[in-house]
Amino acid sequence: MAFATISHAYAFARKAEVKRSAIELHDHYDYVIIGGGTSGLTIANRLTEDVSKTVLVVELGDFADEPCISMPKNFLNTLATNCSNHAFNVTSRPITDLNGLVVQKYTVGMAVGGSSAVNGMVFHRASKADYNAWEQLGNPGWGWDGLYRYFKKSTSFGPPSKESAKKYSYTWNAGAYGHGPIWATYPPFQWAATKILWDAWSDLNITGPVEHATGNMLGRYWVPASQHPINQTRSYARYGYYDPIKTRTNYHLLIGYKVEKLKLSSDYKTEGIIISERFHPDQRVTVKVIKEAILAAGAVHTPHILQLSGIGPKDILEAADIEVRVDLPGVGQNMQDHPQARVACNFTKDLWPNPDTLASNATYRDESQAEYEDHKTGPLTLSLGTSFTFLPLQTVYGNHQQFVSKLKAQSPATYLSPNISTSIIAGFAAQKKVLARLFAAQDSAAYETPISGVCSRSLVILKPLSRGSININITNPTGDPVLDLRTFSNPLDIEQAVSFIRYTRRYMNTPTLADLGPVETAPGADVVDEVELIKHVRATSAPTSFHACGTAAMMPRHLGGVVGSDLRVYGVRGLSVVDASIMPLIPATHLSATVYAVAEKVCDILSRLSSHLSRFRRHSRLMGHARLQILLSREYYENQAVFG
Ligand SMILES: Cc1cc2nc3c(=O)[nH]c(=O)nc-3n(C[C@H](O)[C@H](O)[C@H](O)COP(=O)(O)OP(=O)(O)OC[C@H]3O[C@@H](n4cnc5c(N)ncnc54)[C@H](O)[C@@H]3O)c2cc1C
Repeated sequence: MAFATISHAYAFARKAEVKRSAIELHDHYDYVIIGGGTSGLTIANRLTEDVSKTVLVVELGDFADEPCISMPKNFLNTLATNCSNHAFNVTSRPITDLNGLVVQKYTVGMAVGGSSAVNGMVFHRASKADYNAWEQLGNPGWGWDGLYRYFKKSTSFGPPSKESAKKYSYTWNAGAYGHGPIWATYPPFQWAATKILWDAWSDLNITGPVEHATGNMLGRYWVPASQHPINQTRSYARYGYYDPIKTRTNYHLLIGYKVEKLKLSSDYKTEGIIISERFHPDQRVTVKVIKEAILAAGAVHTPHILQLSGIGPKDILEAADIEVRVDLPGVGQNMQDHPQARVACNFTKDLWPNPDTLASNATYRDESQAEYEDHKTGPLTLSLGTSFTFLPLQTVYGNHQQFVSKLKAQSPATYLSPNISTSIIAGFAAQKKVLARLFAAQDSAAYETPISGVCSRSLVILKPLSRGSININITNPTGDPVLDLRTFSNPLDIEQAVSFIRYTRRYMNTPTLADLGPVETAPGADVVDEVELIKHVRATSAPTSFHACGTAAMMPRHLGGVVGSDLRVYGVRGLSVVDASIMPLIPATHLSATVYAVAEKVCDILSRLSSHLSRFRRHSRLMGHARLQILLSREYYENQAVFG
């Protein structure tokens, strides 16, 4: 008996091994997921719960086991040094409105777990109003009420220790979380100045909710990290959604392979995917798809794969000599990210320890490392940051009504790329209306700044009006995509940035903050003139918070949408997009929690549709009735139309 159990387990484990060569694959799978990142691993986990479904995930990257991935503090190292092999570093086109800045490394994750393996671990949700905006753009079911249960389903809350909770006055409502794979917690460490930085907001009458994750997220408050509450390591798609279920025999994960493009039949069904080995790109293999190919390659690479497959803006595809299968102008357009304006300053009376201590004092760094290894406490447990202030425009900008009037008066095409399709212009017109409402209201944030123990401030523009794009390089289609961020191409974004600087100065001049003696070094407290501030914004702002999204937007097709609200690509059968590309409007948040929730929701949609179809198929077989077959296909398309 013991022998039987062991040999069974052995066979099981062998079958479930991760695949490193296409030779080990089946000829076909029910579902093929392109990209084993944040959304891809979420979907794969849920789909493989049904043992009758076979699922293949194809991921270009590898497992990321280094401490620079797992240790919370290592965010910046991840970008800079030995972990950079777990990221794509796409170079942008020069950004005209940022004085021609070229982003050399626009980072997105390339690992099992994707960007959730390299991100800053800020685990945050936007306000109800931000998600309701998605619904208002023609996506029934995608408002806050349609998403909240999936936010819960993807997360668990692990309370901090009693001592930490008391020491830092952490607050939370565990009811906003569920029993899901990704942990949210608070670390057992904060920098010394954080309390003063936090209290100074009260001088401006800014307080905050006990818990932000219930849809009311305005004010200043604690934000959990996606971090394990006991071992204080990164909690991400690989650890949460892959590792615990990797032995499922209906689940294959192929790593080190690139999905080059999709194979469509003459009647627009997704028949397969064409893959090649990362380091031997000339050896191509086709894997057949029975039910659905699911694009989860992220907002930079999903539109690239679609365009390489002949699905995208006709003019770009023709210029690149790619056969146009579906003219879908929205693919790769509508790109959004959160730019950051900056105010640099120093504390003349800084407290010890502070982030600079870690950077400059080798003894402190060594002690911190030992403390982390031995006790899982100390500064290395603190990720990018766990407290923030999020405010609506009307709190920050005295002139917000005038701002809204200017936005309404803008002709939608004026600041979009020249020669963009009319459907994209119509889509932006619809977005503008929704955004004008959000800017005028008090329940949606426009401004974000971290409270991270340092004086210098990043001021995040949460509702950018500029739109970028990601397209194939027409002279080298299979090379890196062309990333045109177009940051600040809409002058109202610069106006927001300037108003944010002016408001932040009020914060830096609060009586409470005076205890730390802040001195502004750039642009410098004496720079108050609008023209000078604009110059500063153009010279020093960052175009990204690494929050790429919107490039295969969920919107009606006549508004430049790429997927309907069932996340299926228009004009093709058996093809969905489930990653950050689908967000029609960037929400006022760090994106990962939303990406998990979206992916969880899609699984429900896919399962409902699949069981619907099986029911009809069963009936039609039983009755042998040709008319039912017709009904079956009509039902399928009507569903697409209803959702889309
Ligand atoms: C540096 C950085 C910091 C961030 N900080 C935060 C933060 O603090 N908090 C937060 O909430 N969010 C943050 N984000 C954003 C968030 O992590 C992402 O929006 C989210 O993880 C994106 O998930 P995704 O599924 O869309 O794509 P990803 O998770 O990026 O997954 C895409 C996967 O597809 C793979 N892939 C791409 N092309 C191919 C191909 N052709 N063939 C096979 N595989 C392919 C990639 O290797 C990758 O693994 C950050 C992102 C980055 C990059």
